[in-house]
Amino acid sequence: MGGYAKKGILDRLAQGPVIGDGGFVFALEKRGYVKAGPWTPEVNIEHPQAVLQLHREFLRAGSDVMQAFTFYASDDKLENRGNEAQQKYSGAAINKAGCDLAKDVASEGDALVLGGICQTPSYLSGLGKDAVQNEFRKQISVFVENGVDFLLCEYFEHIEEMEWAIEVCKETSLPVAASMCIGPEGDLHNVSTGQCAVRMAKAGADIVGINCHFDPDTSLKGMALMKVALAEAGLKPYLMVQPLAFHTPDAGKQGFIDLPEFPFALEPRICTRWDMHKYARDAFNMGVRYIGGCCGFEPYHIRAVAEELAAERGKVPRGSEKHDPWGGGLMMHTKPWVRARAHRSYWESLKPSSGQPYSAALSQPDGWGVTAGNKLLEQQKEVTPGSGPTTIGDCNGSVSA
Ligand SMILES: N[C@@H](CCSCCCCC(=O)O)C(=O)O
Ligand SMILES: [Zn+2]
Repeated sequence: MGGYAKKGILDRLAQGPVIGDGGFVFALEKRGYVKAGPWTPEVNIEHPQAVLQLHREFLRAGSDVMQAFTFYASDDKLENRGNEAQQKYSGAAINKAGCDLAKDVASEGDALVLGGICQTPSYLSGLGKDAVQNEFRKQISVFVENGVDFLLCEYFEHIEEMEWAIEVCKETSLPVAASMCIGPEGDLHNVSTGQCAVRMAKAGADIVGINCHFDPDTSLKGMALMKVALAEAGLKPYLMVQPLAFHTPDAGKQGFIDLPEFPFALEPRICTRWDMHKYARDAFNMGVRYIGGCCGFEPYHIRAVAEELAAERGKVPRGSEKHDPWGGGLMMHTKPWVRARAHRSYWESLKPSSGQPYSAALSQPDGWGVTAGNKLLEQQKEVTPGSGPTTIGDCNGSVSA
């Protein structure tokens, strides 16, 4: 529309809650378009319709932000441990395609477009600040060329690398959001959760918080620590949180990737839409104003966040056309006992069973305790020796670290 100026992220946060989108790598992996392991977004080029559809589902569910699918799209990651995406398509093309797809769908609603960067193999390999910032700069330049509305540094587990990322983002004039994949125990170099928030804000981030690795409850415990530390430091960035949609009370410091169920047997841990009502309300009451999701978050989870905050936002998402509040649509069911469940008190008080009689309630996380600088994490182009099975029939492959 001529002369129509989309309201920017900071103006929107000043007026009330902004709803993020959900977990692209997990959702597209389940749909057969992203490979677990590398988790890289070459699908933007290989199957753009799949990415468009997922963006559209999140827009319909109430997302105010279309995050370009650029996660793990740094050149070094796209050629790490046998990945051919860099050589086949190039990081620049994958990032640009991600921006184009996000912009296409954002224009179908009043959504903003976000360009995101994340942790790099170069950092884990100890290549140093210049090499790491060079990887970030290549992605950020594509985002600026393609007119994204703001930038996100997400999924960092070392505050040092996060600060380097924010520094590169601040070379632009765009608002910067920053979220660490940490819980209440702090980052992997033992910097406290609160101090990570202070350092993100001092590095220049306008919005700071937590994403991934932990469930809503644990993530909000981390956010509470961030809020206190920021207040003590006299800093007032906006707060953001985008947790997992998996229950992880048994996760250690590294979060869900240390759980034995990661990544292919997390289904019993999936949060219900009703869990997301509680999450959204708790986050809003804590003063968090950017409320979204990460791995495991499907559009119906985001719709629940949007429905819980409908009064604050003055609207319900279009996806609520097919979802009366709190299950009210069940009044149209043929069976009376199902109709009897068409109300809030039933779903809010239900403690759903897992249906897995031989499953433990909790697992014992792996605890390899390795992080940046350890040889096991170093980047390499070659496929990891002793790799797993390469065909369905060959399932006896033994994998070395
Ligand atoms: N914005 C991203 C966040 C992905 S967080 C990825 C967690 C798994 C990473 C790994 O196992 O290396 C997304 O929407 O998928
Ligand atoms: Zn995630």
